[in-house]
This record gives sequence, C-alpha cells and structure tokens, in this order.
Amino acid sequence: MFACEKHSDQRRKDPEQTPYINHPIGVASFLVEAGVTDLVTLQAALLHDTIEDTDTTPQEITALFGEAVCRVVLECTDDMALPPSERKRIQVRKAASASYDAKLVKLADKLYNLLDLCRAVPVGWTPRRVQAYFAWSKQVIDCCAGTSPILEARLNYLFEHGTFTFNGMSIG
Ligand SMILES: Nc1nc2c(ncn2[C@@H]2O[C@H](COP(=O)(O)OP(=O)(O)O)[C@@H](OP(=O)(O)OP(=O)(O)O)[C@H]2O)c(=O)[nH]1
Ligand SMILES: [Mn+2]
Repeated sequence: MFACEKHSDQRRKDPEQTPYINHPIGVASFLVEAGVTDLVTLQAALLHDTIEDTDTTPQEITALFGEAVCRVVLECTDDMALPPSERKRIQVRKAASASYDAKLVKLADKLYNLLDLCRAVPVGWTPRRVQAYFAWSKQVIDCCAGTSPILEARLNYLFEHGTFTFNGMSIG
C-alpha cells in the first residue's frame, strides 16, 4: 500500500501510460516465481523505486519496514541529481559489489524492464535507445551473475530470442 500511494500519480512511459505500480509489483512477482521467499528482499522489490522516483526518504522506509529493507532499497537507488550517462556508469560499478538481496532485485528489475521493452517501446524512444538499454542492462546483469539461476536463465533467453517492434517492424 505504501508503494501504491507513493507511485499513485506516476505512469510508465509506454503509449498506454500503464500505472507505474505495475512495475514494482511485477519485479516482486518475478522474484517469487524464481523461488525467493525472503521477506526483506520482496519488500525491497516492492519499494525499490520509491526513494529514486518519489518524495520517499530513507527515514520513512526504515521507520516502516526496518533498516535491512532500507539498505537494499538504497542499493537499488540511483542518484537522480547526476546526469544520465554518469548514473548508468555508476549503476554498473555498484552492481558488482551489491549485496545478494540487492542483486536479486536488480536482476528482476532488469528482467521486467527488458520484457516491457519487448511489449511496448516507451514514447519517444528510438530503436537505438532500446538497443542501448539492452546493452547497458547486460553489463549490470553480468555484474550480478551467480545470484539466481532462474532469473539469469530468463534473462539469457530474452537476450537470445527477445525482439521489439518499432513502427510495425520487428527488431531483434
Ligand atoms: N522499459 C520501460 N521502462 C520504463 C517504462 N516506464 C518507465 N520506465 C523506467 O525507465 C527506466 C529506464 O529508462 P532510462 O531512460 O534508461 O532510465 P532513467 O529514467 O533512469 O534515465 C527504468 O527505471 P528503473 O526501474 O529505475 O531501472 P533502471 O533505470 O535502473 O534500468 C524503468 O523502470 C516503460 O514503459 N518501459
Ligand atoms: Mn525499477
């Protein structure tokens, strides 16, 4: 409910403007499907974009869900004050030394976003930008290798077989 309320006025970037909360719920679902039962990890998955994308503070997360959950959420939080290219570079670097729980959330986050790109391209994105997101995601995923065989197998399958459609054209 906390994540629902925090993300309530946000939409995804797809043409349908899907409610943003579908994303954190989907990330948590992928973890459940991969056999994750740890409550800290699943709570962190539901909350993983609240500090990055809403007015939520680490203090709020700690008070309501505890320090362990807050730690994982912070590990999945980019500093939005930095320019995008810097943010992306830092995310790759930080992924390698992230905790096991944070690596699980990062893998499920990338799986959701990559599958979502195959479903619908965000408004204004060029094929080149979609491809750049796939390439950069691969770097983050590689830094999280050896964390979840099921999530990693799903991601590998996506990299081998995934396609997205642009102006009616299917692009591999
Ligand atoms: N594929 C897809 N992504 C969407 C959509 N709407 C919002 N997003 C979000 O956009 C982010 C990816 O877009 P970028 O342009 O690379 O990221 P940026 O907003 O941080 O600059 C992801 O944020 P994130 O979850 O914080 O992950 P990440 O930036 O760490 O990958 C993703 O959740 C959508 O319709 N499709
Ligand atoms: Mn996310």
